[in-house]
Amino acid sequence: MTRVQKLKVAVVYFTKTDVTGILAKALQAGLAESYSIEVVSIQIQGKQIVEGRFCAPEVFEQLVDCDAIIFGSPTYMGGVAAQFKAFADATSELWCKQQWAGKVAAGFTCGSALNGDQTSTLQYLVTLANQHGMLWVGLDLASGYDQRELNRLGCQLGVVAQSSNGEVHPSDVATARYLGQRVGSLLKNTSEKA
Ligand SMILES: Cc1cc2nc3c(=O)[nH]c(=O)nc-3n(C[C@H](O)[C@H](O)[C@H](O)COP(=O)(O)O)c2cc1C
Repeated sequence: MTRVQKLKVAVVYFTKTDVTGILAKALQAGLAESYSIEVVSIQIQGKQIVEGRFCAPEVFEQLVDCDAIIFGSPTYMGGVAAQFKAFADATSELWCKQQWAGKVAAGFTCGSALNGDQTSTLQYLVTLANQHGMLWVGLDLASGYDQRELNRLGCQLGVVAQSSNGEVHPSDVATARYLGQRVGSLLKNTSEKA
């Protein structure tokens, strides 16, 4: 009997107070709805950063093996958190050989303000993905016109959430789940056509 190999999707994120962590879990749940997807969850830990450098070669070994990578970070001062940036900087070793080229990419972030420049964080993630030759997937959700009330904050680059007390708005959680579903079905459809 032929065993069909699952598609692998990694969700790589940093979180301090777990709002990004809640979004990551929702995304993973959306991905897992596609039976053909194996989800790899990678939480960046402060202790993996030594003298400002992200040192965890095993993480990169896992990521090279994935078909898609979804990046997540809280918005800190209008950009990714330093811990996520340390991880991103360490990917320069893979960049030289474009080892992630052709993989699907997507992203998510949160902030404590309704408009706390979360879009800048996603724009950085888009740039990071494109430096690696990856294919970015955003949201096909028209804010205000979606009957499920997804994407309440109106960003189509990826998932933007807002929380000032650690609780995450149900629409933001559902939007993260939706992005997971979207990436999952895109990968599944592409692999079935190949
Ligand atoms: C150093 C620092 C900078 C921050 N900068 C911003 C910001 O620019 N915009 C914003 O909306 N929230 C900002 N916040 C709030 C965090 O983005 C928010 O608390 C987020 O939910 C934290 O994510 P986490 O729970 O995944 O750690 C900042 C928080 C810290 C600690």
